[in-house]
Amino acid sequence: MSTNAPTAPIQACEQAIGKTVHCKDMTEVRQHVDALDDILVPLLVERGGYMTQAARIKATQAQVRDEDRIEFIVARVRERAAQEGGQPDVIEAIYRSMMEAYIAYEHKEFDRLRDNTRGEQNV
Ligand SMILES: O=C(O)C(=O)C[C@]1(C(=O)O)C=C[C@@H](O)C=C1
Repeated sequence: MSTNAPTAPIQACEQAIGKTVHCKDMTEVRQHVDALDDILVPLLVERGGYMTQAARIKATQAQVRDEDRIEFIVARVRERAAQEGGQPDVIEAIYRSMMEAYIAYEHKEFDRLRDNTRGEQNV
């Protein structure tokens, strides 16, 4: 390693909270929020695709909700939020709400994938 290599400050710069820019008005705030939503929504759609995969792989509707996995994810994303300089409680609330929506979707996908009467494409 070079003797001039920077060390500690890099970690702080890479935190997500450090990427938030100072805004002069609400128009600017909302432009940034819209731009981030354009990144978030495709990722959420992609995540939703794995609910379809899970619905195909799981054997029963009772397996759709998995409390141990939910608590594992919550603990993990709380830790990630803290690492990024965010608010673990906010991220936990978002994730719990999001996972409830995905669980409802996974239940629907479970039924859809086993309903051969509609002629829809399965996955
Ligand atoms: O990991 C699973 O078993 C999933 O079906 C995915 C997922 C999630 O949203 O991440 C959804 C439902 C389960 O309760 C747990 C987690």
